[in-house]
Amino acid sequence: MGKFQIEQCGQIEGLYLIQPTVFGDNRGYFMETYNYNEFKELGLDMVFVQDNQSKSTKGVLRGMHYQKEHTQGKLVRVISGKVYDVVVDIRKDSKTYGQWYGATLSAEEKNMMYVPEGFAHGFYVLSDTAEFLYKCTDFYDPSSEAGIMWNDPTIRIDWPIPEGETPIISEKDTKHPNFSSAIYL
Ligand SMILES: Cc1cn([C@H]2C[C@H](O)[C@@H](COP(=O)(O)OP(=O)(O)O[C@H]3O[C@@H](C)C(=O)[C@@H](O)[C@H]3O)O2)c(=O)[nH]c1=O
Repeated sequence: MGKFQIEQCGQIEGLYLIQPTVFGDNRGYFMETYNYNEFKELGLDMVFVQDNQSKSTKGVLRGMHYQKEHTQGKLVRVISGKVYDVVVDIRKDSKTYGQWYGATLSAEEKNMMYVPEGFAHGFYVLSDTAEFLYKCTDFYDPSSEAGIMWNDPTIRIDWPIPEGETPIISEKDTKHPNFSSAIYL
């Protein structure tokens, strides 16, 4: 019995929710959050070369990001707070091309998502603050940074944004093209 339970997200091939085994005792808890061999056994044979961490306040939306070259697979999780994590399948030859998938990730649940290469990724912060941690299979490459608008009219992501509120986004994230003119992977 491995230390990670994985479940494919809907029909989307290669996209997984991962639940680590948590060992609790009178001191607190311990868990492995990544293990090369265990992941390989589960069919997730990848090498991570960069770890990222960000902190955001409630109502922040970061996304929908991808790199045109040096595409990144990402193992994402939340170490404080709660977010709604979203991906869009932009793999040209995928059966689920153009479809989005969302899941709530939280520090309390300790759940993670593995987002393979070929997806645009973003998240919306549900808690007062959220710290987001992720491992990437390729390096950050500013020259191939790309994105799709978070509220793209074709993809129609159902973000859990309260009625009448507008998410807090970076200037860069106001300027992404729509899905119809994005560069697909
Ligand atoms: C992503 C990234 C940014 N930076 C720098 C560039 C910039 O000055 C500052 C903030 O960058 P951004 O505004 O792009 O950060 P952010 O909007 O948090 O970008 C991230 O969003 C999530 C949803 C993802 O999926 C990530 O891959 C990444 O695109 O950090 C790096 O040095 N290395 C990196 O890997």
